[in-house]
Amino acid sequence: MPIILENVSFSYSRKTPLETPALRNINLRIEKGEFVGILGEKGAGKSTLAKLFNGLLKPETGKILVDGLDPSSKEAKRRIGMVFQQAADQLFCKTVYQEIAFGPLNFGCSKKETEERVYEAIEAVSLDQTILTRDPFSLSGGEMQRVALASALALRPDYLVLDEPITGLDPAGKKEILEALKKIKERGTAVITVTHNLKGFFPLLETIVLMKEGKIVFQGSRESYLEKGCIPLPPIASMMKELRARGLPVNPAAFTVEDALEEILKLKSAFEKENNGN
Ligand SMILES: Nc1ncnc2c1ncn2[C@@H]1O[C@H](COP(=O)(O)OP(=O)(O)OP(=O)(O)O)[C@@H](O)[C@H]1O
Repeated sequence: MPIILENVSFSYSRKTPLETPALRNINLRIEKGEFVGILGEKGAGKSTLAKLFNGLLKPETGKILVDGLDPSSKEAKRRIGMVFQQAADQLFCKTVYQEIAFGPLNFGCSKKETEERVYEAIEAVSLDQTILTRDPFSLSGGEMQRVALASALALRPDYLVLDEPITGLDPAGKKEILEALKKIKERGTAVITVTHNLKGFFPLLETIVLMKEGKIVFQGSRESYLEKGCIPLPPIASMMKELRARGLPVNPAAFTVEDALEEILKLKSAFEKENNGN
């Protein structure tokens, strides 16, 4: 079953002079196993939407169901793992083992079952077992983020909701997280991520939700996002769009370096043929 949002609206500081509408009339359906990117400018409502998925915020109007359950129920919270941008804020135990074991123990798993889940989770994010005895605060940014991911995975969630999971990491840290997420999605967990980093995430996204001023202005496949010329675009797709605008017949749906190279080489060979013919 999916996550369903029907006519959801949300305002901060409701019924006060500081009332700020953040989401207006959101309708959205996220299927199990999807890789979804929530895109949009600053203040568009992306983080607010992410916080509604697991009951951190409650809709002012409308309805949210997680596999048919209220998002603030205990079972829905188990099904939706959340990881925020600042992983350090989510970590609070003395060792990485305790950190990852916290969720399963809290949900009533036995010591043996918890241990199995801890090992399964660190394997899913490609961390070595030697990390388990370390203090989480002695880790690099990328390692901390993977421990936060592993902690969420130890509950064997069906959906993983991430808010800017690679912002602030160095290139190696970004690569580690992106690889871990690819593996997690391949195992059948839906990954729903708020991101500005299209260079890193775009190749992984299957579905895109584009937000503007608290509303969803596009939702659909990556291909239709590119066809419709939505913005923001990843750098390569931006370049292809610019080349087309200048009259070069390149494919606007190309967004990887390899595809762009192929398109440009095609142009080169067509140009050479034309020149040889003259
Ligand atoms: N705690 C809060 N109290 C009051 N207003 C808030 C709060 N958090 C967000 N807002 C406002 O709600 C609106 C949506 O914010 P939100 O953080 O969801 O946007 P966003 O798309 O995630 O932006 P960013 O990319 O900057 O994180 C904005 O107008 C923002 O100023």
